[in-house]
Amino acid sequence: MSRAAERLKLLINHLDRPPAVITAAPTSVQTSTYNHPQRLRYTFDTDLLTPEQRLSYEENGFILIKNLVSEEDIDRFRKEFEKICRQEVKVPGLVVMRDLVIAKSEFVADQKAISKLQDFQEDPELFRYCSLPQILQYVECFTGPNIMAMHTMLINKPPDAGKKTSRHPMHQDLHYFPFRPADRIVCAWTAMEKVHRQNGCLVVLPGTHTSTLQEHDYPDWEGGVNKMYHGVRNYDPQHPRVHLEMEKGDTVFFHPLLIHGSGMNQTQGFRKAISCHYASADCYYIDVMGTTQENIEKEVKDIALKKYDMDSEITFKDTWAFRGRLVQGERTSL
Ligand SMILES: CC(C)CC(=O)SCCNC(=O)CCNC(=O)[C@H](O)C(C)(C)COP(=O)(O)OP(=O)(O)OC[C@H]1O[C@@H](n2cnc3c(N)ncnc32)[C@H](O)[C@@H]1OP(=O)(O)O
Ligand SMILES: Nc1ncnc2c1ncn2[C@@H]1O[C@H](COP(=O)(O)OP(=O)(O)OP(=O)(O)O)[C@@H](O)[C@H]1O
Ligand SMILES: O=C(O)CCC(=O)C(=O)O
Ligand SMILES: [Fe+2]
Ligand SMILES: [Mg+2]
Repeated sequence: MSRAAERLKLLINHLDRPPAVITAAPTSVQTSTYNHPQRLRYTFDTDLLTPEQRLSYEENGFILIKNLVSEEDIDRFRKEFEKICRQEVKVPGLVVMRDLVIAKSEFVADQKAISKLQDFQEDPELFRYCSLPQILQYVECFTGPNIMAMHTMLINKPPDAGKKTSRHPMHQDLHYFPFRPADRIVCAWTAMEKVHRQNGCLVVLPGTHTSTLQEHDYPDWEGGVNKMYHGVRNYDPQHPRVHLEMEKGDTVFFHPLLIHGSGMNQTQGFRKAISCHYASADCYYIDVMGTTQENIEKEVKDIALKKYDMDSEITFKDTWAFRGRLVQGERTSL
């Protein structure tokens, strides 16, 4: 047994909790390439994570790696974002979101009006983020070797206009995804500048990744809620929270069932982050009919019908299969 494996065994024996339940998955999804002790359900041993880091992800559902993306790379992403805002480049399939307050006002939209870009997989410069080797090395610990980049975002959280619409309600990202298993999906989220409580850093509820997918809906907020910003319906404000304050280049990897959100941006600056949701290419699509995800499926379909100008045959699954891009290994299923 290697030193790391020995250390891991020791640490596991000191945990005062029952072993995690291993959920059954189709055999195609079980990855036997790595050392995968039965008690560790969420991570693989690729010789990258220390035993402590693995156990921390197993218990908390997230892991923060400091200084993972270089200043140069982040400055390049920022420049590309600004070009997109100035409409100097046109990116097929890109979704440009404006904050509710701006979208519904007379305010003449300039580049500062953009609160989020989604689906930048056709922009080579931004998509470079999703293929950074140091990110993929970590991603592999959660997904295994065949890796798809399924969902991309650059979030430009605006200064709050006074209605608290810059908040992102507490949610589980899995609500948006019609593929499984959840444990083979991970989000990488990199701070493009210092993020802290004042400008609306991520807020996570540690350990909630061990729960199931909850019902989501629009929270009942006085100032309104941005399109598709669903929140966990019975959000418990008493659950212990962690505010993830991060420096430029720091990256958090988190499980798609981890309940998280972000607070109001109370500064005058735009808080920027870039992120990608990865999944094992061995994952499989599910039909969400009759599940709690039916409400989001309907909203996505309505928007996709307009965006792609296609007939009503488009499925929730199709909207994901179009956008997914292989970044490592083989495109086996998704
Ligand atoms: C894990 C991950 C997926 C979690 C998340 O990211 S949760 C958030 C997911 N968000 C999304 O997928 C993006 C959703 N947004 C979009 O697709 C777009 O921004 C749209 C809402 C369709 C707006 O597109 P756009 O090209 O700006 O179209 P229009 O200017 O013609 O606006 C169409 C109608 O939408 C309204 N609108 C635009 N932005 C927002 C907003 N932020 N909140 C609420 N309503 C909004 C706009 O006022 C207009 O409404 P009407 O004038 O038709 O009543
Ligand atoms: N009723 C609610 N339902 C769902 N999510 C909520 C609700 N109220 C607050 N949140 C979420 O809780 C998180 C923290 O929000 P908020 O900015 O209010 O507090 P904070 O940043 O933790 O504390 P403070 O602003 O006092 O420093 C955000 O993700 C926010 O969207
Ligand atoms: O950057 C943020 O505010 C978090 C966004 C988020 O959690 C999401 O879009 O799923
Ligand atoms: Fe999220
Ligand atoms: Mg706050």
